[in-house]
Amino acid sequence: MKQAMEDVVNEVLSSVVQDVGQAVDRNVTGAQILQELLSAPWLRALLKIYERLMEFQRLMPGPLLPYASGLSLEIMSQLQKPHRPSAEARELYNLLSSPHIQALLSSHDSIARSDYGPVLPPLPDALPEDEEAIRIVCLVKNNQPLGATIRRNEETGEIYVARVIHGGLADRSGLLHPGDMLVEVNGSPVGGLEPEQVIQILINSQGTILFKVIPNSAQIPSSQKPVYMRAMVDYCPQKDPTIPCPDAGMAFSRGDLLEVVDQSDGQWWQARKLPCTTSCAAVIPSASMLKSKQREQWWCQPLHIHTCIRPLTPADHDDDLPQMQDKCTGKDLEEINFDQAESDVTDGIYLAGFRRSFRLWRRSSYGRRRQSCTSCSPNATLSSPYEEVLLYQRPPEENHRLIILVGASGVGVNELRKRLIKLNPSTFQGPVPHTTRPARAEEHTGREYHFITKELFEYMACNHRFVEYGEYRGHLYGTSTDAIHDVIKQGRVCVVDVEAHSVPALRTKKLKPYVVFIKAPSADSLRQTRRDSRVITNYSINRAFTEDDFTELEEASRLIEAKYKQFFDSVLVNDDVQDSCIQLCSIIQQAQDEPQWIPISWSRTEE
Ligand SMILES: Nc1ncnc2c1ncn2[C@@H]1O[C@H](COP(=O)(O)OP(=O)(O)OP(=O)(O)O)[C@@H](O)[C@H]1O
Repeated sequence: MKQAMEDVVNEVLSSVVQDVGQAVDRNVTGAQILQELLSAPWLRALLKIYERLMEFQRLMPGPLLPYASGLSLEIMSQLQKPHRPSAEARELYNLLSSPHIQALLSSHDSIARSDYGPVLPPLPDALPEDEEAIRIVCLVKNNQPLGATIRRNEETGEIYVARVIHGGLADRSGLLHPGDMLVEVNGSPVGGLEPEQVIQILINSQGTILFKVIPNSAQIPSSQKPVYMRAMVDYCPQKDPTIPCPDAGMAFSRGDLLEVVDQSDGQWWQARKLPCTTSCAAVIPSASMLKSKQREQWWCQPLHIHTCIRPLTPADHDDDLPQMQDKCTGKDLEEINFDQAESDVTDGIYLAGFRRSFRLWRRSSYGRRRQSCTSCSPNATLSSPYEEVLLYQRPPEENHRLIILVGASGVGVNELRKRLIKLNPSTFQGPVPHTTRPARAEEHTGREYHFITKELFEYMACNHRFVEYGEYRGHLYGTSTDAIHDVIKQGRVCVVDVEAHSVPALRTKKLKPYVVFIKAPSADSLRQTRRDSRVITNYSINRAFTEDDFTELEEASRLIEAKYKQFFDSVLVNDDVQDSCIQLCSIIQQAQDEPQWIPISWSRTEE
């Protein structure tokens, strides 16, 4: 019968498909779609399921009687009646009286009567209106922490759930909420105990933990959307005496990306570190909480005088960063024409920004002493501890993002930048620097440098038109933001090489910079890879790297990374120069064409 019914449906379907096929031949509009639909294997599978369901509905087995256990009792009493029961009767009696058969028959009767719910005693009539409901919560402890913190009301001694950690055991149970009052844990009353004593009870509990709680009636359901933040400071819960529960806290360091899942508490947020391996969040201080900690720390520190208002002494800005010293040993030296790049032109395009004096001023302390004061202001240390970010993909019609290369002196920033531009001069370009040095016969303004007067240079410096500037051998040199914009406006990718402390000044909505940190490889690898390399010195000569250079380079690289890593979007270890160049190309391509995290303020309409 079932087979016959299925055949009928299939037959009807086949004939419909046939008819539709004819309609397709006659080019009837929509017939093609209908034919594809009706011939789809899933439709036939669906019909089969339908047939099976119909069959089941028809044969639905019902109970023969709803009182099998009563019947068995009756049989057992009959079996006991004869004085000498037969062996079969005794066997049947033993079978029916066994606990398993009794339980089976009892279950049968419950199912037969569809009697599934527990029978609860009726509520007493005179129940007071304000009676607090007690909730019994049973959690099975595994290796994970419970995922909730508690606090004590100092006046009443009552213990409350302070917070429930997102994704933790308590949160996933959906049964414990902030503000719930704990009455008992595993049968022990907890009112009046210290939180540490309650925690001890929890630690000592094995397997199942039974909580008796009075639910928080004022609980507001939270449906917060996660917010993404970049940490701009380091934080360690174990070193924070104010955190309510250090074990529930999360350590993070500058540059870490945090998914903040709960900001309902003004002091303590909940977050996950990205990329995250666990669904469970942890507690971190809120922005305002961290700010007040920063303020406290700042007041406790010895007074920092602004570099910009200090008289002309060596800058303290990066005093802790070793500089590649001018060590002219007399051996292995190479004479170079002063202020000459190794090769200025490639494919008819001039490589600006590689001249020796321009590069050397940045090594001199005088150059660094004249930095703009933005990076040494106290506000820089007290700036926001978190930076809200979002995933941004550059629309193809928008300007390219500025690419900033940062690295310790001698690590190879210029080498990589030069190789990159030579590789594709129509795509990559550096900004043309400004100088007060007089132009030489073969030089053109706007090509090697923008040659300008000292007055104009100083006017531009006062108006914050330079990203970096300084003096070398009596002449001023600098990179202006206008020169960067000029490259970008031409539709090219502008690649600049600046000192790490200049990065914050370039972080604007207009430039949307992507910062690549060129990191020194290990001293061993430096020894291997820099065997034939030359360092430019303050003299008009190049010399081979020394052992001290490698040590200093490694140390300077480590310090720059530790101090500025919150600004780095990518880190590239400059080991083999060719590999590094390929990696840099792909990093830049991803920066321009793939989604990247940027500060949310760069995406807003107002600057
Ligand atoms: N991966 C590498 N392998 C071998 N040599 C390298 C590598 N990277 C750079 N060099 C060489 O090291 C020397 C210093 O590199 P570069 O001039 O690029 O330094 P820099 O980081 O720009 O520092 P500065 O700005 O102080 O000049 C150059 O001779 C360069 O060719």
